Parts: sequence; C-alpha cells; structure tokens
Amino acid sequence: MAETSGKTACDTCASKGSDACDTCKDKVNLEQQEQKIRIAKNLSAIKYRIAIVSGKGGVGKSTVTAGIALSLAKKGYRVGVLDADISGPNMPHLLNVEGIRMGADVNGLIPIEAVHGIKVVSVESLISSSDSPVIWRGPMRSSIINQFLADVQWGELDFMLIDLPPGTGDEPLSIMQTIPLNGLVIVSTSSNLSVLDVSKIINMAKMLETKILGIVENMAYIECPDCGKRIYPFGEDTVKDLAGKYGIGSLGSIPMDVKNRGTDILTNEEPSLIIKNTNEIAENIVRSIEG
Ligand SMILES: Nc1ncnc2c1ncn2[C@@H]1O[C@H](COP(=O)(O)OP(=O)(O)OP(=O)(O)O)[C@@H](O)[C@H]1O
Repeated sequence: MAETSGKTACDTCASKGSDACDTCKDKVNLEQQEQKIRIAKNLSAIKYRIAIVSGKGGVGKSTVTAGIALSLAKKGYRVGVLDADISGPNMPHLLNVEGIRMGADVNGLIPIEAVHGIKVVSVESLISSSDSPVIWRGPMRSSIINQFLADVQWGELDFMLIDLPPGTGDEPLSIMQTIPLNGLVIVSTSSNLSVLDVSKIINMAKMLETKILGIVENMAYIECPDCGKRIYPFGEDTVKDLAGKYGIGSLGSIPMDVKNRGTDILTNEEPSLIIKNTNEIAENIVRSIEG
C-alpha cells in the first residue's frame, strides 16, 4: 500500500474505524504486507531454519527434535524450537517447560526459555491447559504459524528447529512453503510402513527444492543390558537401503531406550541413550548444513 510522509492509505481513509474498515481489502492487504515484513525481519536474524519431518506419526520426530535442540544448545549454539505440530504439540513437555504460558510485551510474544537457553514456542503455551485439545481448522492453523514467525521475539539464533506435523498432507506442506527452510531432517523407524512413507517426504522435498540434510533412524535396535547383543525389531538395514536408493546421507541412529519416559531425556542427571546418540546426529547436521 502506498505510503505518504509515514502515513498509510488507511490513515487518511474516510472509512477508518467504521464497519466498512473491517472488510476493506486494502486494510487486509496492508496487514498481510506488514506481517510479511515482520516475518522477514525475524527470519533474517536466524542463521539456519531446519524442519524435522516424518512420514508417519509416532516414530519419535518430536523426541529427536528435542534431543537435537539440547545437543546443539550444549555445544553453545543459540537454538529456538518452533512446535508446528498444532494439533499435537509436545515440545513443551519434552523440553520440560509444560504448563508455562508465553508472556508478551509491546514488541510481541516472548518465547519460553528451556534448559541451555533453548527458546520454545508452541500453541501448548497459549492454551489454557496442556490436556485441552487444539481444534483449530486449517486456515487458523496456518495463521498461527505466521503469527509465531511474525510476532514472537525470537532474537538472534543459530538454529531454528521446526517440529512439523507428521506426513505429507496439506498442513506440513503449507508450513514448509511458509517458512524458508535451509534443510530437512527426516526421522523414521525401519518398519516397512514408515519407510514407505519416507519416500513420499523425499519426493515432497524435491518438489519444494528443499535440501534433505539426512535421515535419522529412530528406535533402530534394542541392546540387551546383560550381553550387549543388539536386536533389530524392525529389520536391520531398511532405512540405510532407502537412504542409499535416494542418495541421502544417514545422520545416525538412535536405539530404543527402554528407560525413556518422555521428559526424562532432559531431567535425568545421567544423559539418556537418546541424548547420547543425538550428540553425534547434531554434529552431522551442522556438517551437512555448513558443507
Ligand atoms: N528412541 C526411543 N526409545 C524409546 N522411546 C522412544 C524413542 N523415541 C521416541 N520414543 C517414544 O515414542 C513415543 C512417540 O514419540 P514422539 O512423540 O517423539 O513421536 P512423533 O513422531 O513426534 O509423534 P507424532 O508426530 O505423532 O506426535 C513417545 O512416547 C516417545 O517417548
């Protein structure tokens, strides 16, 4: 919208403040333009934006995101986590800030701070209680993602990790189109069904011309605590074979942690099996994105 001497057309419009103002196309356009400017400004202070994706729900995408965030933050990187899984927000729980509400000031929303200064933004931190279901429909969900990008005071970050909803449906696709990404991390188990869905993610990434940083194989094996023998519940090389087929690098694998109860990846004094393995994965991500 044209601006004259710092004023917008809305400021000089005779309908300003009237009912007609609410439905005015010029006003909506102006708000969208202003939001785009705020998003661009926020994102320009974030060095790398990485989406964590999976073909299926329940394969450990959010757990792996939390582990990578923690591993990167421990290495001294400034990390933010955007929980873009609007209907199943788990990041506050995993990063041990569940139940804390996001504050706000004149400059916008203030992210919750988890251990090692990880900034966490999630709808869970806006709704009244963490067991309330999020029942917003499509347009509202994409508008909340835009607001998280435009109106949150992210500040300077080295990494923004975006925990996407699972699958290749409208929602992950539209979020991937909204946020200019530097790369994708795919999380899968070796089960045939999850691997099948990963091929769809790979094709989606190609379509969007987004770089795939590599695949993380989660729940890859169980190690016997007595003899150390590894048992591969979903087969041994399925993810590796898939990565080879599409020419994608492996970022590492994470065993099944039988002691895992969710938040204890952070609260246990002894680093959990998941964290031990995400340290190497985080290093591989840095190598892959900077390489
Ligand atoms: N390596 C692991 N060892 C043991 N349990 C794990 C491991 N990874 C994830 N889990 C557990 O598996 C369950 C699913 O994990 P998570 O919520 O991270 O999956 P998700 O892919 O993000 O699911 P969705 O996208 O459907 O929300 C959780 O209970 C989590 O604690």
